Amino acid sequence: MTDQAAPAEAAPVKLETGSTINPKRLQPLRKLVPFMLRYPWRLSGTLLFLLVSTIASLAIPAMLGGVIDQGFVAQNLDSITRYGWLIIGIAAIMGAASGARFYFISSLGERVLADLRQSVFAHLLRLDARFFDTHRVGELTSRLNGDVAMIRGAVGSSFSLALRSMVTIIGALTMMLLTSPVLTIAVVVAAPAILVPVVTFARRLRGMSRKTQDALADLSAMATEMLGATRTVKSFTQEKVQSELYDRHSEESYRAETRRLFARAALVAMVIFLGTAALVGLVWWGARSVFEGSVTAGQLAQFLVYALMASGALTNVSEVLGSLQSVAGATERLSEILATEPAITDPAEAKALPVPPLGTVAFENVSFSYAPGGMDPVLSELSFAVGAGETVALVGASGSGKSTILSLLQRFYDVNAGSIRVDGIDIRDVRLAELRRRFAYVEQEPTIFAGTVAENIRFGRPEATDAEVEAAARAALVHDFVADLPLGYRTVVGERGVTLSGGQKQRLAIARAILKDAPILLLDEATSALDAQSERLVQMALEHLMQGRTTLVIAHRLATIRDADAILVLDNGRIIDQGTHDQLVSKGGRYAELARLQFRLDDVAAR
Ligand SMILES: Nc1ncnc2c1ncn2[C@@H]1O[C@H](COP(=O)(O)OP(=O)(O)OP(=O)(O)O)[C@@H](O)[C@H]1O
Repeated sequence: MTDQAAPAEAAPVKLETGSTINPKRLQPLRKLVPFMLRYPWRLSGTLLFLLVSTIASLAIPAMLGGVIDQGFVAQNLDSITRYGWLIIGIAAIMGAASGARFYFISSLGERVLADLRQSVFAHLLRLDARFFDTHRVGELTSRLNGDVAMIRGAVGSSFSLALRSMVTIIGALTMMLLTSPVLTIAVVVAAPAILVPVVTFARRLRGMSRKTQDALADLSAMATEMLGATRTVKSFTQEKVQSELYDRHSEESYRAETRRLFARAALVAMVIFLGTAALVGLVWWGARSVFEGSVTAGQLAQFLVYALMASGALTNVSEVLGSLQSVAGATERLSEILATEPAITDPAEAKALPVPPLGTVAFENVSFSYAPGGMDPVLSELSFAVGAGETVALVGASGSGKSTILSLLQRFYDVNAGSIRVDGIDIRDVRLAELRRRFAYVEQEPTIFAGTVAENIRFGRPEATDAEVEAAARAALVHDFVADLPLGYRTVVGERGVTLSGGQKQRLAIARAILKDAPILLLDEATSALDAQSERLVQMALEHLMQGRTTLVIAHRLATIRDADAILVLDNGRIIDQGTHDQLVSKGGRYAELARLQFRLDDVAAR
């Protein structure tokens, strides 16, 4: 195929509001079509009622022409009565069809919105850790809310209005042509005389409107930042300076807005003047045609109404196409998410993990890098094995790769080389859900969800009974504390609920892990110091949790280290030493130094 044979690029269509509509930029809207096609009834209802209501609205001016010619001019009251009834009948059809169209399109919009929101959310949750490493959560939630809401507006109103206006324009122009071809040509030739100045002016207005919006965004960004840091502002006694700065921004925004308002007022004046002048011209031209006998008075009246309908619809289309363009942007962003495939998926042919579980873990020559292509390896040829029921502690300086080991084990990322086995099976051969069911993960800073205490404990096992929840809470030593809360296990915690202390959060997370009852425990001990009482409670809760389970723990507590069957000392993604605490201490070297710094050995020795 030669270049010339390629389809020519559609030229941008310029519209009277001054926006430049490039049809290519509206293409992403096509992605919404499959969502709409899922509901063929609502879609066909919308199209049917759209057609009926538009045809009915186009019929009324023709009736009006009849009333004038056959009623007023012919002085025939019967004819006026007949037309009157006809118009009432058409109005009834138009009303019913418009109502039905509104209902069908709005409910279709809501349906598409809900489906889209649900599929984007479900899809986001399926995406792998690497995706979340490279996308800001704020941006994703704004897509989920803002972009989806924008699309709702499109399907529910903009789409409908654009469609209705386009059908109206075609219908009204056809009726104009049928009524008087000469007057129609006159209108089409004269239209640019009004459109060109309005378009030029409106485009300038649009530029100004963007400026005022930017000024407003600056203002609100500044307010958000300062109000979020009132303590810092007060502490540095910056109240006056900052409010003066705010005033300056605010004044700028005010001035930009006034300039825009002035221009808008001028535009309105221009539109009113040019529009009325054009109408007068049209009436004059029309009246001449009536006197000449080329059209009747009724036809002129009917023509004028069609011309008004067409110009109204043209204005609507231009406005709506502008907003559809931003909707196309929103659709594109959402379809990007939907098109992103998770890199970590279930194997095509999954192997089953042994039942009952053994609880063994083995890393064999594992190398891993967060960067693409194995650059800057975080783990290098790492090998170790954890036997059933053993506790292995991972220690090492910050950034040595301890958390990465726990992430790889849960297959949040895939290794670059080597393999990881759980119960003797390579984790890449196991279904993700089955693999992850084998682990109970207690994070360093556990996530407490906005919900009740019971819901938080049940997170990994929603079907657990109240008695099981309570038993887990007792084992994690949170029961007494929960019992003192105003609504017990039904007390709402987390965001906008009761605030929990660090130790309480950890024990709640331990209760959650106990209830999950997984054979392998992955523990990232908190580094933040708890008070002695809280620390003791957490320690006891952990002992309950670790009983009979294989445990891999990123250790920050001396007690954990002492009780571990083996300690792996990591440095720069390699195991530089391993053994029990006593063995490693007596050896001296890196571990002894690390232990002294990290586990407050001196404190303990001094006690
Ligand atoms: N999601 C990520 N994307 C890119 N690099 C990461 C990511 N997570 C960790 N790293 C890098 O990998 C290295 C190892 O990090 P890791 O969190 O495993 O260390 P750590 O030993 O657990 O440290 P800490 O004790 O401070 O938690 C660090 O250099 C860190 O910057």
